[in-house]
Amino acid sequence: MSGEVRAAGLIIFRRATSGVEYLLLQSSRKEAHWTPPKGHVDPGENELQAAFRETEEEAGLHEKDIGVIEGFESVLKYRVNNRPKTVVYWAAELKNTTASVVLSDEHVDYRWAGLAEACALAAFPEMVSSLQKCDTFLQEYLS
Ligand SMILES: Nc1ncnc2c1ncn2[C@@H]1O[C@H](COP(=O)(O)OP(=O)(O)OP(=O)(O)OP(=O)(O)OC[C@H]2O[C@@H](n3cnc4c(N)ncnc43)[C@H](O)[C@@H]2O)[C@@H](O)[C@H]1O
Repeated sequence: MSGEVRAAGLIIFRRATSGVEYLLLQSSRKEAHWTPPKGHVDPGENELQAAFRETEEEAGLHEKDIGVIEGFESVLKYRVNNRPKTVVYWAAELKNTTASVVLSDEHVDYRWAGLAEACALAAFPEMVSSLQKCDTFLQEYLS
């Protein structure tokens, strides 16, 4: 049996007047699904390094523009091409509010979305659950 695929990403949020907004990217693949920035862990790097690298590659946001929030981590498990895939997400705040999202050719669109819209876009139950848990955590953290 093939091994597990490891990936990592950041649930990036910003504070808006209407509340917390989450960054979601729409894949340029045929199914055009929406996820936070994330991607495969390369040989020699750890999950957090992969999450920062993928965020810069996919959204143009550098590590210095964002701050990982201690205390929140969410692990998703699903199957892709019949191989188990694990994606670990951390929550990270956009600190540099002048930084712009710049997409690579892996994505066709992005959205800063409140929780309800983010969950509707994310669609996959585990991703929805991660966003909801993150939002609950941030309500306490930001109060
Ligand atoms: N848009 C693009 N066009 C062309 N090449 C691209 C590409 N994006 C990445 N690549 C290439 O693919 C390789 C890996 O890219 P990476 O960028 O390193 O990895 P990834 O985001 O984890 O890839 P992917 O988009 O396939 O993952 P996801 O799990 O969301 O999706 C994999 C499958 O799982 C499904 N899925 C996603 N989230 C799920 C969930 N929570 N539950 C169940 N299924 C889910 C998706 O619908 C999809 O069918 C690289 O070679 C890269 O160049």
